[in-house]
Amino acid sequence: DEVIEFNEKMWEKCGKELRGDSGKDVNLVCFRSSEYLLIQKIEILSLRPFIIQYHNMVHRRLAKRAVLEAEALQLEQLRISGKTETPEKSQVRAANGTWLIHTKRPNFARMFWNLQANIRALDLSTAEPWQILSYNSEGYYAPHYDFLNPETNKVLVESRGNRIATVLVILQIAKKGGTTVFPKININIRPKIGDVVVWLNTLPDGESDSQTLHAACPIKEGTKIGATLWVHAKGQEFSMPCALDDQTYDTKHFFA
Ligand SMILES: O=C(O)CCC(=O)C(=O)O
Ligand SMILES: [Fe+2]
Repeated sequence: DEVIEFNEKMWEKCGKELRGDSGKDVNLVCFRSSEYLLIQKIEILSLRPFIIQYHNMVHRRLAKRAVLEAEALQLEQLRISGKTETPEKSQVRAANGTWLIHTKRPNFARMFWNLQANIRALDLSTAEPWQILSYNSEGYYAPHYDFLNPETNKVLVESRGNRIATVLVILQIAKKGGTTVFPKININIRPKIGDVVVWLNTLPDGESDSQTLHAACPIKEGTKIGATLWVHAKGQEFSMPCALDDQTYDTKHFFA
């Protein structure tokens, strides 16, 4: 959750629609889920780092119910920085948020189990609690990496491994702004309600992937609400083995 290299230039890509590899050398992939007989549209946005967007994975109605549940929780103002004095100028994050145990509330629990049933590549029980974030007008999440610094998070990283993957569920979208941008690899995603974006933060050797720098772009109008699961490395060895080249993961279980 480290923030680095913050500069205004990084926001320049927020206004654009940038789609990474998708539409170039990688095509949209569709498959029919055998469990629910739903057409699931899956979009690979980047191969290295691996970024995948599951369209409409969470039913709209469930997303709306989860929003109500989130609003009933006390969302404290999250400004984890301490780097600047005024909230307006926080270099890190101007959003309200809270942690929530995976299955503590019925709709978040339902969402958790749906995600687990659909994303076989990850054992979501290894994730930290839900991190619910609500961004009002002018809110944002400055460019950062999700992987932890092993020096400052020794106990967590040694026992559970680093944050190998991020699972971001979009529960509500801003009217304007609020895209998720990866400035180093020219990807700017404007997901819809119920979309789930997943990416891998670390390389197979456990090293952090510096290309995964990302941010929530400033909200121009409306409120964006997302819920994140930061999935830890220990427990993913069999569902997501390293590929034979040892440089990438075998990601087939993200599709079936
Ligand atoms: O809300 C977003 O678009 C990004 C959230 C994020 O970076 C995170 O939860 O780690
Ligand atoms: Fe993040």
